[in-house]
Amino acid sequence: MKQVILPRPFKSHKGNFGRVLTIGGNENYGGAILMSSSAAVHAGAGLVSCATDTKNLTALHSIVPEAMFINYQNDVELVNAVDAANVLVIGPGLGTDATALKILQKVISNTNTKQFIIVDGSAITLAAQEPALLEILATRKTIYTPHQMEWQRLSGIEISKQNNIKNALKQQELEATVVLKKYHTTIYHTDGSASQLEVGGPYMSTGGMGDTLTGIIAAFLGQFHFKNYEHVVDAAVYAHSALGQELAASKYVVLPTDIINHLQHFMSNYVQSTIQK
Ligand SMILES: NC(=O)C1=CN([C@@H]2O[C@H](COP(=O)(O)OP(=O)(O)OC[C@H]3O[C@@H](n4cnc5c(N)ncnc54)[C@H](OP(=O)(O)O)[C@@H]3O)[C@@H](O)[C@H]2O)[C@@H](O)CC1
Ligand SMILES: Nc1ncnc2c1ncn2[C@@H]1O[C@H](COP(=O)(O)OP(=O)(O)O)[C@@H](O)[C@H]1O
Ligand SMILES: [Mg+2]
Repeated sequence: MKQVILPRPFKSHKGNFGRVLTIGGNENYGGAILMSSSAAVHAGAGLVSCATDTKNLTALHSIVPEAMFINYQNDVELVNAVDAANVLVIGPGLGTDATALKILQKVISNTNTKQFIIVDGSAITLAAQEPALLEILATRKTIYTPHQMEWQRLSGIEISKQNNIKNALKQQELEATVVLKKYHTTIYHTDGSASQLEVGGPYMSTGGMGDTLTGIIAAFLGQFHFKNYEHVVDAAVYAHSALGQELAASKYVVLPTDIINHLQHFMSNYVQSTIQK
């Protein structure tokens, strides 16, 4: 992470730090996409747009006024927003009904190979049943972020049988990065290597914690440009849990919004401590 979170160049503007589009949040799960969008803003994404249900418009503008709103049921608005983005997050709170599937298909079929696509939550559950979508995603810079049940749906490997060898085999078939979230999350990279997280703990087991992670990954990919983008994914996953662990020193549970509210300080401290060394 030390090598990834860098001081910002003076000659820069918001367009240099990522155009992130978050897609999800149905009538019932608006919070999920709001947390993803807010995490992206607080982790430094230059521009964030949120494609969601119209019911979430007021909440979005009051909780994260930095983000722009897109009506995800308006095909023209949605496709234009996908076109303009360089990092996409799809899935937090999207739901798994026919509307959600239609939005997922519309988004994935309009992506290009330059974009990063973070596929989470409901989008993983839906894509697991749609070979045509998995095929497109295999040609993109895709990062799946499943919890163990979502990974069971996507990989066909039962939770009790999930291990590094089986997981890596399936991940290689998907031709994508897989962040398998659990106590000590494992990240399977496209080159066949894997990294194991050694920070974070059960004080992070609150609904919305994974939704928040998607926004951090998106912001990191949008602003930190490395040849091997999977180092950036590793750093984002590490930052999320390292910050959780730091906050847990004085909190019994760490909420997704606690993580969001401390991201700016955490990243600043990291840059300061790296510069001083
Ligand atoms: N505020 C909001 O708007 C929020 C909205 N959200 C949105 O909701 C949508 C559905 O996502 P989801 O994760 O809640 O449901 P689903 O995919 O059915 O998985 C749950 C099932 O899997 C099982 N399970 C086994 N192992 C597991 C593990 N390691 N981690 C987790 N679960 C595990 C688990 O077993 P059990 O709990 O019964 O033991 C249960 O049977 C998605 O779009 C998400 O973004 C949420 O983020 C919450 C905040
Ligand atoms: N016991 C735990 N130890 C470490 N991290 C945890 C633990 N429980 C949950 N987390 C973290 O919280 C997040 C949960 O993700 P997810 O289940 O997708 O949440 P949600 O969909 O509710 O946002 C993951 O980043 C996971 O690593
Ligand atoms: Mg989740």
